[in-house]
Amino acid sequence: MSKIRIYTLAKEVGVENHRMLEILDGLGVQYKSVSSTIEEDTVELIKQILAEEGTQVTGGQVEDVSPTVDAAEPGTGPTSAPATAAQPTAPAVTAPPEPAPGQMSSEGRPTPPAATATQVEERPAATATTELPHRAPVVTIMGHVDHGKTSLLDYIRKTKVAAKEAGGITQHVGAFEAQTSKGRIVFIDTPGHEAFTTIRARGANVADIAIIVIAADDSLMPQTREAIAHAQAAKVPMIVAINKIDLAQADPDRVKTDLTQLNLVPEEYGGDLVVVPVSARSGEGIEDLLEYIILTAEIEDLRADPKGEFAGVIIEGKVDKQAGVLATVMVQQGTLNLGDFLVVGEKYGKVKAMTDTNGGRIKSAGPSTPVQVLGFSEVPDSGEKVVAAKNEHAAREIVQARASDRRDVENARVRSRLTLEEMMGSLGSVRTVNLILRADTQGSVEAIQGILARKESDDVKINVMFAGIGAPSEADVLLASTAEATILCFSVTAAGGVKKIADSKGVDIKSYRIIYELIDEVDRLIKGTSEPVFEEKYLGRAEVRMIIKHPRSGNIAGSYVTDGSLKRNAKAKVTRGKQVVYEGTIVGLKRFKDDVREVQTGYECGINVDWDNVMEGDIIEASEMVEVTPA
Ligand SMILES: Nc1nc2c(ncn2[C@@H]2O[C@H](COP(=O)(O)OP(=O)(O)OP(=O)(O)O)[C@@H](O)[C@H]2O)c(=O)[nH]1
Repeated sequence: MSKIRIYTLAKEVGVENHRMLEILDGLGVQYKSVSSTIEEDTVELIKQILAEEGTQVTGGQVEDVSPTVDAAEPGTGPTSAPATAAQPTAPAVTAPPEPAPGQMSSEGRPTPPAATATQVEERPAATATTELPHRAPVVTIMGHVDHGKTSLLDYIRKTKVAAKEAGGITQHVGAFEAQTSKGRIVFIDTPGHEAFTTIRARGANVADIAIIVIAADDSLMPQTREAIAHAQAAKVPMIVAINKIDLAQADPDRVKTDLTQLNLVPEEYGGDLVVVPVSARSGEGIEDLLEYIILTAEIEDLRADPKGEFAGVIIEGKVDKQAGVLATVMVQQGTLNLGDFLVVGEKYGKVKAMTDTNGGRIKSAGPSTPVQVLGFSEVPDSGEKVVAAKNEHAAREIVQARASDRRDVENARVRSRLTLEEMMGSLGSVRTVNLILRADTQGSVEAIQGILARKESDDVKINVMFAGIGAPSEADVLLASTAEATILCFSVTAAGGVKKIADSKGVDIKSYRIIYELIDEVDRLIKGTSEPVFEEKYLGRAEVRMIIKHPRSGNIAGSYVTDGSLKRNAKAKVTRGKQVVYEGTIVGLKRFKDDVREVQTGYECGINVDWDNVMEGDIIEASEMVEVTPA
């Protein structure tokens, strides 16, 4: 025997890939992923270790995994790896990727107040993980518009979702479960990263694996980069699916090369990024993609306790004309049962009916199961966390406690932020610019904070009082009004109600879609003006000495510049005697037959002010608007 791939050996000896990696780590053997090859000597060592473990633990069997545990989630048990011969790239999937270049580090940026810092995503705490049963991976598909996210999901749904039960209603519920020969995979199918970010923005992290779809004929596009940034920020392993490989103009190699520029190196180039070429049209490569998902899940060692305390996340909520409020809940931990009381935010409800994503009625749902729940009184928002309560009384108590906590936090936030320095910053020698920052994604928040940090100087302190994801809230306005802060929004806008309150309190909410326009506003705030101030600056004047009729441009004033200079595009004021008879713009300026930009004192010129009534003897005065910098 010569070299062997790690996952092949794992399969041969019947242990999970992650266990194999543990052993290799213990031996100090270097590898990139489970598809890396290992030497024969190492193989012998591993077999010895496993044999010893076997005698100690299970009396001679080379197996360290309880089969009953894996039976709960077949897909995440010992798995056969994708057939190597058919693989253009080998499966990898290991540690969460490092941030790409360009993503801001946490150093050196203004620190948002602790109580109001941007939320940190979290999963329900799991206990004694290795004892717990495996759970199916939850996958989200992201990518640039038209690169084939929907088509890919449709193909998987069409081929991998069991036929719906008779009488079941198929409808879009934001998630579906695919059955593959290697196990169950749950796909979130709400549109792209919107769902992903809103869910993360609320502090929950529902996806275990992100598939980044990149069209082979288009390569990396802005939303691809965004999607990658989201996955990296969430520290979720990524698999790249190069789609549309059926097209003649498909160039998967270009995609791979482009990825390396983001520091994402495909396995075949020596990195550890899994890249799978697929076609959502022909289905080519999709089996491979699913196998890589299972393999990634296995390495991630996803587990949850079906008997533990229930925890879930809202994937989608809506009002159905007949049924009422319906919400898709992803069970993350524990088991959700018919009749359970659920608390979401400051609302609660009782599970009156539950259907699986196939429309079939169910009575209970374990970890990694998306279920549609009937029983909420109001539509919960996607990303909201769901907990269970023993009974209605307990549910109401949780809600009341949360409402009172929220009020305390809001009050504390306002009080604690109102230090003298923050309120009176401009009176000291160091001026403080108070800002509340709102943006669409964590990535944007961090990028803006990074730029703002570099704007600080000895004279000006930028105090980001709060930085958050999503539209500004009423509480932000309250904070801004008491601390005289400006609310700056990037790619989010305030709701009408919030705007009204801001107007009534004299708080400026400014929204931008381009980061640098937002930064320009900060520059203005640093200079001490909320709006750019322009001043009219006199340039010069000319005397009209004759009128030249021009077939296309109308009347041209043949003039003599008596003072200063005249410039094309400058403002023009025509006076006759003491009266201003016209105000407009110098649209044309000529010296003889040539168009010129400027004419100085003592020269003759032809002036076109785009007005035919100019007369001999008129005075044309030129001026321009210039931005003034406050002293
Ligand atoms: N030839 C070919 N066309 C594809 C493939 N996948 C998707 N398309 C086509 O590409 C177009 C866009 O596909 P969608 O699945 O709607 O792309 P999307 O990423 O979901 O787009 P948005 O939802 O608009 O963001 C459609 O016309 C699809 O038919 C593929 O593998 N091969």
